[in-house]
Amino acid sequence: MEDIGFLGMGIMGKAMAINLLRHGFKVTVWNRTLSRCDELLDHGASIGQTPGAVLNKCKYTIAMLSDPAAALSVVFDKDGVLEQACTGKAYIDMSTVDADTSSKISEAITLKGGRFLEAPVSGSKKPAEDGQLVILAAGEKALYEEALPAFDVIGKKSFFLGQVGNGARMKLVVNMIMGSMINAFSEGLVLADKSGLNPQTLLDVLDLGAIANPMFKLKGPTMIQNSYSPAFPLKHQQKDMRLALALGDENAVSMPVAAAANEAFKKALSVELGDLDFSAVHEIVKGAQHPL
Ligand SMILES: NC(=O)C1=CN([C@@H]2O[C@H](COP(=O)(O)OP(=O)(O)OC[C@H]3O[C@@H](n4cnc5c(N)ncnc54)[C@H](OP(=O)(O)O)[C@@H]3O)[C@@H](O)[C@H]2O)C=CC1
Ligand SMILES: O=CCCC(=O)O
Repeated sequence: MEDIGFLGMGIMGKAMAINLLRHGFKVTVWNRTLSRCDELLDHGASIGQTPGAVLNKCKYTIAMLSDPAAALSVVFDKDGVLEQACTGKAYIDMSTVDADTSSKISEAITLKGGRFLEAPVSGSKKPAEDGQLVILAAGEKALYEEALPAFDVIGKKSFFLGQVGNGARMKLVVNMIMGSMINAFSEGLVLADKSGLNPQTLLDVLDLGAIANPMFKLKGPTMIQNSYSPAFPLKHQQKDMRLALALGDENAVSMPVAAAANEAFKKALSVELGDLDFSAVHEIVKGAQHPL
């Protein structure tokens, strides 16, 4: 698996593609805004002009795209992946989407003789840069095994979860928990502050106890400083809450905590905080009325 196509040079895709290049893979990249590929040239990448052209060139193509609409568009639109899907071509979608989207893509590609794996990831910008993601794969088992040399570069651990849809579902459950946690954390920071406590001391106390976790440790100091440089854009976290709540509807699971968290993310989107880090939901919890 030396020659890999990579579609989507956003925060995650760029870091993952650079990592593959650093480890000796030959990578052909494409991005909707093609100029964003230029930086990858310095790392030794080639550029493909369309998703179809990348698939045509490479036996294995990975995608890391924003949402279900983007994932579907890259496959089904003109000059897209599906036009070149055929026997011997493998497509690995690592975007966070819902199970229905993933299944639609899988069915279309396999109907043309192509191979498909979904492989969304846990972990954000820094783990992507450091090759420390957690990969949640599902679909063709043999393709998963062939992809392991690349997954071992991109991530610290890979799971194979069975049939297409299970990777998407696992990822949405994880991000639903994360979205609820960041809201509870934000409320705690506000409560500490308003009740006369030092929020930094709260961070120190949390870090020593049973609910210590990397997310509080990473996001706490920047939230206290109202600083939200995007690692995981808030608009994607809201997309994941929306998709997780739909999964809850499908399975008759009541999720009032996640629903309340989703409302805060929706409010954040409505005041144009969507391109900031998802921890910017703190501005909503604090009752801020205006964008930063
Ligand atoms: N950031 C994070 O911490 C993590 C993100 N994820 C998931 O990974 C995926 C990518 O996230 P991230 O890199 O942060 O997102 P970004 O917003 O940084 O990048 C999104 C990418 O999708 C492309 N895109 C958007 N719409 C379309 C479209 N209609 N057609 C083709 N391409 C499109 C963008 O292209 P263009 O440059 O032209 O806009 C860009 O390459 C998302 O599904 C996200 O939920 C998963 C784990 C962590
Ligand atoms: O989907 C984004 C996940 C971000 C993270 O796991 O830190």
